[in-house]
Amino acid sequence: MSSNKPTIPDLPLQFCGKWNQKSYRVLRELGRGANGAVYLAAQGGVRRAVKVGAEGMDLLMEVNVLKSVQQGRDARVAPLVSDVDDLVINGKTFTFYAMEYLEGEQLDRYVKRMGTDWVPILMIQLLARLEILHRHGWVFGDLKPENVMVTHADKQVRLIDFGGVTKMGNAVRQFTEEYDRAAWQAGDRRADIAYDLFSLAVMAVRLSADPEMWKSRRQEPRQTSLLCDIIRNSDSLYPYRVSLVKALHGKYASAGEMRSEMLAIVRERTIGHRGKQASDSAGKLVGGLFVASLLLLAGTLYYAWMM
Ligand SMILES: Nc1ncnc2c1ncn2[C@@H]1O[C@H](COP(=O)(O)OP(=O)(O)OP(=O)(O)O)[C@@H](O)[C@H]1O
Repeated sequence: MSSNKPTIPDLPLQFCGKWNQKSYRVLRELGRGANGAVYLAAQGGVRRAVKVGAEGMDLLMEVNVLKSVQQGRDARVAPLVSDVDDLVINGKTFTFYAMEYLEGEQLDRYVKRMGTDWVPILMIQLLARLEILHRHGWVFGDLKPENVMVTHADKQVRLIDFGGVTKMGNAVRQFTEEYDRAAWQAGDRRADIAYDLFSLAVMAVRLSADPEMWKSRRQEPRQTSLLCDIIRNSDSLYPYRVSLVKALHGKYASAGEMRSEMLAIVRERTIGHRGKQASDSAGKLVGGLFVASLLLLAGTLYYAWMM
């Protein structure tokens, strides 16, 4: 949701932070939104994503959240912050922060390329990230595919754009109607764990549904029965229907609980699939997806067990 915040001018090709004196060479703009503009820049030979904010306080709140979840095992939740400073453009001071540049793909593009069978696995990874954020007392708020990246190197999901992160119990600061519990008439906009899990379930549906069908059904009133209908008719979501419907109805007390239930289904299906393959003498069913999903699952399980 946009508001009347001051616009951010383009960054100069080269700039230096006012207080920390780190100098940046701007390579290109990555994106622009309600809270600021994000640029790809080089600093000391390392590529960084630099976010410049229209409102210094909003940006500092984002930094605060990012820093609180970047210690030890929690480091994979979000990009690591490397600098927080001010810069002057045309005599006006703007706050910025530099963070790790994540080489990867937006979640929806990744699913489009790899196929919808990956959606449940990616949701399980995302639940691990949300669980950490929730443990720190924050709700992500504006959960949508555009705010999730899948990194090329380790195929792990990471949250980006912490502009909507809200302290538990407050009104959600930023949301997108398509994933918003209140817009679906399924609850209010108070930041609680169930708010994020609701958005995650809508996201799973949105990513798995045929884009044309999703577009056409968007004209219908937003009711969870529509989402349940799509889940029942989706091959990739059907096995996870109980978890997804529970999330849509706010039945989970934690992201960890939902993740455990979904993981149990993946495990069951993986073992079932292996059994089927063993009995298949030609072994022709050994597909790239199965092998690759095991590798990805291994990463997920490793992360799940390490926490
Ligand atoms: N750490 C990062 N690494 C790589 N790309 C990033 C990173 N952070 C942001 N981006 C890219 O920049 C785009 C814009 O980022 P982001 O959504 O955080 O900013 P914004 O749109 O200005 O935020 P907001 O919607 O809160 O105003 C993202 O869609 C993503 O493609």
